[in-house]
Amino acid sequence: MVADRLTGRFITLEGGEGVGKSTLQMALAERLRGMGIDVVTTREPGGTPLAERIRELALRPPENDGWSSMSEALLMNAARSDHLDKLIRPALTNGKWVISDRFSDSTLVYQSVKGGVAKDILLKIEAAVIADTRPDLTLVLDAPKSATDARRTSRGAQTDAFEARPSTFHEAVRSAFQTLAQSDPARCRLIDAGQTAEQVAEGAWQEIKALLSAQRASAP
Ligand SMILES: Nc1ncnc2c1ncn2[C@@H]1O[C@H](COP(=O)(O)OP(=O)(O)OP(=O)(O)O)[C@@H](O)[C@H]1O
Ligand SMILES: Cc1cn([C@H]2C[C@H](O)[C@@H](COP(=O)(O)O)O2)c(=O)[nH]c1=O
Repeated sequence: MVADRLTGRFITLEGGEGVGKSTLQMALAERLRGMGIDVVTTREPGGTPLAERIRELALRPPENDGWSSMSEALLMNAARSDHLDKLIRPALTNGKWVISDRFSDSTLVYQSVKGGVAKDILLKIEAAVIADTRPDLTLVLDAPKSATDARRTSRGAQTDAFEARPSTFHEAVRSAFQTLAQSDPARCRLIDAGQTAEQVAEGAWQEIKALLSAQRASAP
C-alpha cells in the first residue's frame, strides 16, 4: 500500500460459508470504534449498489441455468472494481479502516477449485483490478465442516447457488484457503474459527493490535 496516498488500513476476512466472518467483522469494528477509529464494514461480492446487483446475478442464477467459473470470476472482479473505486479507496484515502467480508482471495479460491479458472489467469485479472490496493491483513477463518454446517443450519440462511454445492466442493474450498494462508504469511493469519465467537474475536484482535503497533512505530 502507498502510505502517503492511502492512510487507512484494509483488513479482509476470508473463509468458507458460515465460518463466522460477519460475526467477527462486527466484533472487530466495535473494538476499533471503541478506540476512536473510523471503520467502514463492507462485503464482497457487493458493497456498492451496482456491486450488490452483480451479487444477486452471481449468487442466484435461474434454477435451470448457471455461470461458468470464468463468468463468475469476471462478475466478481467487475463488482470488485466498482467496490474499490466507489467505497474502499475513498475510505482508505480519508484515513478510515475498511473491514471487508471477503475480497480477492475468495476469487482465487472459489473460481479455481474443482477445475475452475487457472490461477495465473485469475492473478492477472486480480492485478489489473486491485492494483496497489492490497489488504494490510487478511484473517482466514478455518473450522471443520461439522461446525460450519451446524452454524448455517442454526442461522437458517437461504441457500444460494454456492452454498448448495456438494460437500466435496466445500472441503476443497477449506483446503484451498488453508494453502493460501500458508503461502502468504506476511499478510495472512489462519484463525481457528472452531472456537467460541469470543475466542475467535480475541485471537483476531491480537493480530489487529500487532498491526496498530506497527503503524505507531512507523508514524513520523
Ligand atoms: N465462533 C462461533 N461459534 C458458534 N457460532 C458462531 C460463531 N461465529 C458465528 N457463529 C454463528 O454462526 C452463524 C454463521 O455466522 P456468520 O454469518 O458470521 O458466518 P459467515 O462466515 O459470515 O457466513 P457466510 O459466508 O455464509 O455469509 C451465525 O448464526 C452466527 O451467529
Ligand atoms: C467474493 C467472492 C465470493 N464468492 C462466493 C463465496 C460465497 O459462496 C458467496 C458469497 O456469499 P457469502 O454469504 O457472502 O459468503 O460468493 C466467490 O465465489 N468468489 C468471490 O470472489
